[in-house]
Amino acid sequence: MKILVTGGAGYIGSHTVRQLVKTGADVTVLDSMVYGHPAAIVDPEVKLVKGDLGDPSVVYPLLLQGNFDAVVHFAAFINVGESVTDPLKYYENNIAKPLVLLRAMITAGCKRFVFSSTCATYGVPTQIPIPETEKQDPINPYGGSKLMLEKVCKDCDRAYGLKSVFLRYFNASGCSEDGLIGEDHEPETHLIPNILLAVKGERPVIEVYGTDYDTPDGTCIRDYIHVDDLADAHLRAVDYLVKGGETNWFNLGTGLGLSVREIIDAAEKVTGKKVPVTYGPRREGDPPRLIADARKAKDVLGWEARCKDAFHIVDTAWKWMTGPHGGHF
Ligand SMILES: NC(=O)c1ccc[n+]([C@@H]2O[C@H](COP(=O)([O-])OP(=O)(O)OC[C@H]3O[C@@H](n4cnc5c(N)ncnc54)[C@H](O)[C@@H]3O)[C@@H](O)[C@H]2O)c1
Ligand SMILES: O=c1ccn([C@@H]2O[C@H](COP(=O)(O)OP(=O)(O)O[C@H]3O[C@H](CO)[C@H](O)[C@H](O)[C@H]3O)[C@@H](O)[C@H]2O)c(=O)[nH]1
Repeated sequence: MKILVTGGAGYIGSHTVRQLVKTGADVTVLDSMVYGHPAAIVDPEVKLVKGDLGDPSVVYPLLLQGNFDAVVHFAAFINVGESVTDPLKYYENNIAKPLVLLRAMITAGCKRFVFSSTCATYGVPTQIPIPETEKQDPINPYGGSKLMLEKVCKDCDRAYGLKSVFLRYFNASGCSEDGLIGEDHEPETHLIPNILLAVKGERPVIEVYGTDYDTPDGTCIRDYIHVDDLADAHLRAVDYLVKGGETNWFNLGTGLGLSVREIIDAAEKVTGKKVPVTYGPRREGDPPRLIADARKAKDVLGWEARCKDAFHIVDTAWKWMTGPHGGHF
C-alpha cells in the first residue's frame, strides 16, 4: 500500500511511520519541518518531502503522481495555550491548510483520510469515561480547529465520497521501545517530558498546575496513551477504510485515569531520583478529569491499548531521554 503521512517527522507521526514500514507499506512523508525532525524518520526507504501542506505547488504534484491508497494526516500545531493567544495561527494551519490537501486528494481520486483529532474537542465533558456520543464543545481554539476539520470531512464524504476516520487521542505519551525516537517538542508543554527534563536538570523544576481539583489527590487526572498504541490504531484505521469502512470516529485511550501526582511518583520509581517539584495555580482551560471510553475502537477496529501501566510509559520516555539522542534530535 502507498501511504502519504503528513507531519510524519513529528512525535506521533514518526512512530506511526515506523510501524507502517514494518507492514511493508510504501511511505511518503510530507512535513514542513517547522516542528519536525528529519532524524525522526529512521527507515531509509521512507521518502521525505519537505513542504507545507497548504502549498498547492507541493501538494498537487505529490497527490497527482503519488497514487496513494490513503493519507494519514498528523500535521498540525498542537499548543493549546498558544491557540488562545494566537487563534489565527491555529485556524490557518489546522483548518485552512488541510483544505488544500483535501482538494488535492479529491482531484487525484484519493478518498481515504485518517486524521489526528483530540479529546479537546469535548471541552469539559459531562460524563467520565467519555464516549464518542459526548457533546463536542471545545473550550479553546486548538480543540475548535480539530472539530471544524471533522465537520469538513463529514461534508466531503457527503459531497465527494471521501471516507475519513477521526482518531480522538487522549494524552499521547511514551516513546519507542528501543529509545531510538521519541518526543522532542520545542517548546515542550507536556507533563511527562517536562518531569524528565527536570530530573535531568534541563529544567529547574516541574510545576504542578493546581492541587485543589476535586480529585483524590487534588491534581488533574488524564488518560495517558502510549504512542505505539496510537500508531497501531492508525494502521487499523487505514485497513478499515481500505476494506470499505464508512466515515467514523474513535476515542483512543486506556480507560484509566492517572493524576499528575501519580505520574510524578512513577517518574521517581523509573529514574530512581527525586523529581524537583513546585506547586502552582491551575492552568487555564484544564478540565479536572479526562478519561476515554474507547470501547468503540475495540468493537469496530479491534484496537485496544496494550500498555496500561504508567511505569512502562514513563520508562520508555526515560529510555529516549537517556538514550543515544539524549531526548533531542
Ligand atoms: N501530542 C498529543 O498529546 C496529541 C493529543 C491529541 C491530538 N494530537 C494531534 O496529533 C498530531 C501530531 O501531534 P504531535 O504531538 O506528533 O505533534 P508534532 O508537533 O510533534 O508533529 C506535527 C508535525 O507536523 C508538522 N507540520 C505542522 N504544520 C505543518 C504544515 N502546515 N505542513 C506540513 N507539516 C506541518 C510539524 O513540522 C511536525 O513535524 C497533531 O495533529 C495533534 O494535534 C496530539
Ligand atoms: O508542566 C506541567 C505540564 C502539565 N501539567 C498537568 O499535567 C496534565 C497533562 O498536561 P499536558 O500538557 O501534558 O497535556 P494536556 O492534557 O493539557 O493536553 C493534551 O490533551 C489535550 C486535550 O485536552 C490536547 O490534545 C493536547 O494536544 C494534548 O497534549 C494536565 O493536568 C496539566 O495541568 C502540569 O501540572 N505541569
